[in-house]
Amino acid sequence: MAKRLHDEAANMAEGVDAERAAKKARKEKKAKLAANDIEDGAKKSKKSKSDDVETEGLSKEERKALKREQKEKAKNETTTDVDDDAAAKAERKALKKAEKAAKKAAKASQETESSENTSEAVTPQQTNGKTSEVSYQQSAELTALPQSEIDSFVAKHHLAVEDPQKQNFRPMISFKYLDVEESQRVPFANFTAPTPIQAACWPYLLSGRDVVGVAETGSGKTLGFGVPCVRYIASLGKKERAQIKACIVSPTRELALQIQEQLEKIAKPAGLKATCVYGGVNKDEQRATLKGTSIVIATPGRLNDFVQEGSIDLSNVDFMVLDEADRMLDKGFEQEVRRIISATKPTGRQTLMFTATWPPSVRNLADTFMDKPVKVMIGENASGELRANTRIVQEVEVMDGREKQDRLIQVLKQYQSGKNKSDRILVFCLYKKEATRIEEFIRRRGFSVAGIHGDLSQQKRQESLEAFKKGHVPLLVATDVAARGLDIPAVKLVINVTFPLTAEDYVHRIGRTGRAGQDGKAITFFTDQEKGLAGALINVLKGANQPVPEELMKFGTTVKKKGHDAYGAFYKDTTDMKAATKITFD
Ligand SMILES: Nc1ncnc2c1ncn2[C@@H]1O[C@H](COP(=O)(O)OP(=O)(O)OP(=O)(O)O)[C@@H](O)[C@H]1O
Repeated sequence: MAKRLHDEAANMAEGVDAERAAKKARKEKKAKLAANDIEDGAKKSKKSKSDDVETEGLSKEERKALKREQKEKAKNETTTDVDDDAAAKAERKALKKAEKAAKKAAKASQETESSENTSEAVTPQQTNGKTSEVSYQQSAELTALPQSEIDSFVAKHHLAVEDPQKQNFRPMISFKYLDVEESQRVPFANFTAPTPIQAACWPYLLSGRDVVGVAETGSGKTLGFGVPCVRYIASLGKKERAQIKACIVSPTRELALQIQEQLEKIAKPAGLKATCVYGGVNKDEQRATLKGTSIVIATPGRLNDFVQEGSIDLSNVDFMVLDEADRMLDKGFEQEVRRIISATKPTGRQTLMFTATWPPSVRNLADTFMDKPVKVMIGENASGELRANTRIVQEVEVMDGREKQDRLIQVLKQYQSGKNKSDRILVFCLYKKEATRIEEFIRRRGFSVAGIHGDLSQQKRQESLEAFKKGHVPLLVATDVAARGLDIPAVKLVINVTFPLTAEDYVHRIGRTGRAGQDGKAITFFTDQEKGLAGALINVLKGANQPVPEELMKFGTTVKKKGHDAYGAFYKDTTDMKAATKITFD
């Protein structure tokens, strides 16, 4: 304890010293800049005197007085500018110094405290034994904000944090509280503030904690895990950075490529290589891209192939992300994911799971891969009820299956006419053959259309997606390979020709519109073939304040919850659950 007090006193003294030094520097800089600018100002005043003021005919005394007056004026003008500029600069410098001192002080006190087993703040080294020098210290400026400001952010965005360690970090409500290299801020240039999920997760992720992050579709989850990932690896030594330190797993190839594209924007300037590994393309070529990579983004099958043949070594991975986590833990992927995770470090690994839908059936399984995870939920569903993005207008049309095609053409004509001719529309089908048929049908009716599904070659899939993204083809017919994660900002409308197999997939499909704070629309054809899912759909509609058609209610309101072999299933009726309020996306 005595040591702790001594250290605290020393650290405080260090803080005071830093402030003094900053003050001195501020004074000196101000004086220097002022002097320079006075000189410039005097020169300017001389010039302006000869240019603007007529001095002929004045007495010697009058000329002297004028000269004095002008010199004084010039001095005042220039010092005001310099004062502002220099003061701002010096203030920034002092703030940085004070923050540095505070950080140092906190780190020292943390070390002392942890040796006494009373630590409150946790660093990655302490939680996970990771080798990074990075630790998270809430910025002094963020700490100084009034509690009311934090409370109103939490209330406005319906932010719920469940932390067994009760670290109580404040959400990073502005980018200025994020301590990363300037080069890692590139993607923020067009954003005003971190999204709620970013604001809430970053402090925990930067401090090395395992996190489950649940937030609506299109709410910036990729950078939510991407920024801490890159910041962590960038902090490592050269030798370590040449190993695979981070592994991000995604359910589809296109999503894996998209994540790579997003991460490269921050990884490349930090000198880090992010490589994408996915099926359907030549293995040799892909293998060749792995050299020197520190971040692997992958689909599970190809990743396991490479791990098994020894081309990829995951034993150094200490940053493991499951994007679309509920899908990755679903029966289809569970075994593959188990193999991947068991090839990473058994201890000292930071595990992250991000998704927009978090069904109870996967929650227990998720916990088995994580160590005291912090659960961050954004939206008015702290319990993790299935919720759609509330900015999407959802319309459900109950019909006979034979009416679908005609109705589809009507809708397309309505939404792709006049000034909306090139609006992008995504049409979802359930089966690959159905997607092929619908694509051909639409084309025959004169629309420009592309397709994406599992029967097409990877090259064709990528071509279709690119053409749609760039707007060369305004219509894309897809199966659920395009349901999750794909970020195509200009999708105006999603049409579900056939309802998906689960209500979660429905939420993800319609989430391809209304992204990053935009509005969106979804039209869903519903037939009695899918009546088993009516209850779940009704809940999603109600939860997002959307109208529920009478004909849909007729199918009944029983909800069959998804089950998991090991973790069970249960049934529940639709509730008159509280409708969601709109989440603001600054
Ligand atoms: N702070 C921010 N402010 C504004 N836009 C942002 C911000 N962060 C990310 N975005 C943008 O929001 C869009 C959606 O982000 P992202 O694809 O990460 O969403 P997501 O939450 O992963 O969605 P999904 O659940 O569908 O996978 C992207 O275009 C991204 O560039």
